[in-house]
Amino acid sequence: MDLIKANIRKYIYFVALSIVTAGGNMCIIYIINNVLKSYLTDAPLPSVNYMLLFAAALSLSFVGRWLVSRNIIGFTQEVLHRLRHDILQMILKSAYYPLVKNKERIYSAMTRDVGNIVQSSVSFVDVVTNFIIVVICFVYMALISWKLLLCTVALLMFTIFIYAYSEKKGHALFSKAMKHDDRFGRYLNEILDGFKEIVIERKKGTAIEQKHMVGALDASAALNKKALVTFLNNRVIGQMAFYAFIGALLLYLGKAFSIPNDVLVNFIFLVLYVFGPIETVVILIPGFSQAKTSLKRLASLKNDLWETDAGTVDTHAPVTFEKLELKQVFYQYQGEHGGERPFSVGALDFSLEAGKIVFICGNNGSGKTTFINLLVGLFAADKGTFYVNDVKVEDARSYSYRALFAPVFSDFHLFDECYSVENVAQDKVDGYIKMFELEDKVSFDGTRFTTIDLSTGQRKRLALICAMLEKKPILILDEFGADQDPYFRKKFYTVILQFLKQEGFTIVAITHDDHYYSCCDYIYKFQEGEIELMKVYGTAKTMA
Ligand SMILES: Nc1ncnc2c1ncn2[C@@H]1O[C@H](COP(=O)(O)OP(=O)(O)OP(=O)(O)O)[C@@H](O)[C@H]1O
Repeated sequence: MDLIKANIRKYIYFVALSIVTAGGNMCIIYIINNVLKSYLTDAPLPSVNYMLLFAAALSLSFVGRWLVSRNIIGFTQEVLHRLRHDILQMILKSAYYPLVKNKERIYSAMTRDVGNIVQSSVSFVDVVTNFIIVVICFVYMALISWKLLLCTVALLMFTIFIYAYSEKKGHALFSKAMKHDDRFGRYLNEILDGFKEIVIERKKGTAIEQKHMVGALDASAALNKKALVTFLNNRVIGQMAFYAFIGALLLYLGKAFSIPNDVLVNFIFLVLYVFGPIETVVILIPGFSQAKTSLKRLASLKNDLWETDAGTVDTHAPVTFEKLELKQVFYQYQGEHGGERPFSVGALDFSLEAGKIVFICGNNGSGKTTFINLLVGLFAADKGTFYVNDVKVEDARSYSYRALFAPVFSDFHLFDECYSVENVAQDKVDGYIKMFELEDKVSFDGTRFTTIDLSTGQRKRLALICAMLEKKPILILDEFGADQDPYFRKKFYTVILQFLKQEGFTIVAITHDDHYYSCCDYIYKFQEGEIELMKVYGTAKTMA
């Protein structure tokens, strides 16, 4: 409905053009009928230049149809563009967790739902155009013989009833098939994501195929077949009913109502003509319910993506960073996992002073990454308070809070361009590249690195360079050393971290490298979601 409201002027224009087209069509029918009547009654043709009239009506119909079609093509592309752009905006402004949770819904929104909506906006104009033609035809038919028109309307009611009944059945089957298609899509993604492993051991692919995909494909094909047969039956029944009606007109109704032959021929000609537009209207109308479902799905997706991040986007990043404190912060994952209570961290207290290097260690699964996600504002804390420079943070997922951090996650993504980096001094980047020992591999051309086709460890080094170039006060490093060779790992802990500190960065790094624990100021340990200060090293110790 929003789509119709927002484009009401365009729809009115399309409808006006449709009336012109329908008018042209009706003129053609009127001329043919008049000429037919003259032939059938041996009456002389009225003294009108029918060739000229016919050409004019044809031109009117052609120009109207051409304009409607051309405008609809433009309009649908506009709608498609706008819907995709809106979804993209939704994604870009979404909070992290809802986005991760709704990834599959986003894919189907971008493809299936957008497609349904665009299709039905075309159908809307088609339905209106054809409906106008049907109404004008009916008026014309009433003028020829209202009795025969009543018979036609009765037949129409009957066929619409059959159509409506089985369309509902057909669409229910289509919806069921869609669920199996979704299941197929999910496992197709699994195959594409894990293709390296599958190439090594093809049995894995075959097992996924046999266990999940063949069944989904079979079920989807069977349901689609059933639905399509239902629709086909509908059309055949509708066509048969109309042909039967024409037979009845010719053989019975004409005589029963004492309709003259020429009137009967004119009427039959109109019935034959109006059948197409009626079929179009009846076939297209059910598509609106699909579009309505898609619109509802988009609205609910929008709601879910905006749910936790609404109104938190601002542009005022703190100018200086002195201190960050978390007090009694608690977070618990949603939903049960294998019947277990969901994992939680906290309630924890943590403080971070500017210019310090803080390590976080702990066993696998103890909560380090969860804590980092909380710290940088990706996860919303259930309880607790954040303070920056002793000022309470109203929303730890606000842009200004998140702008404190430049992270290199353990599952980092290296963009092909340093997008949020501005005014970079070339010699500074060259220096960084040299320090990270990548000078033989890449160079920086002002906005992007010449290549990102590097080894995992090298890509991670580039990701850290990008993070440094962002000039955010706090660098977050999740197991940076894990992908580095022993030589560079040593350099990272003993040289690069100290360099970063001198450059003014504050560093929070998750690490398992116990050899290098002493390269930090503070080391915290995680254990089953609880954090404790393990040791104070270096400058922090001397100050303490
Ligand atoms: N999306 C999730 N939903 C529910 N529970 C989760 C989710 N992700 C992680 N967990 C739970 O949180 C616990 C802590 O995970 P986290 O990634 O924080 O551990 P970690 O200390 O960083 O481990 P590692 O050293 O292996 O990276 C895990 O044991 C897991 O049970």
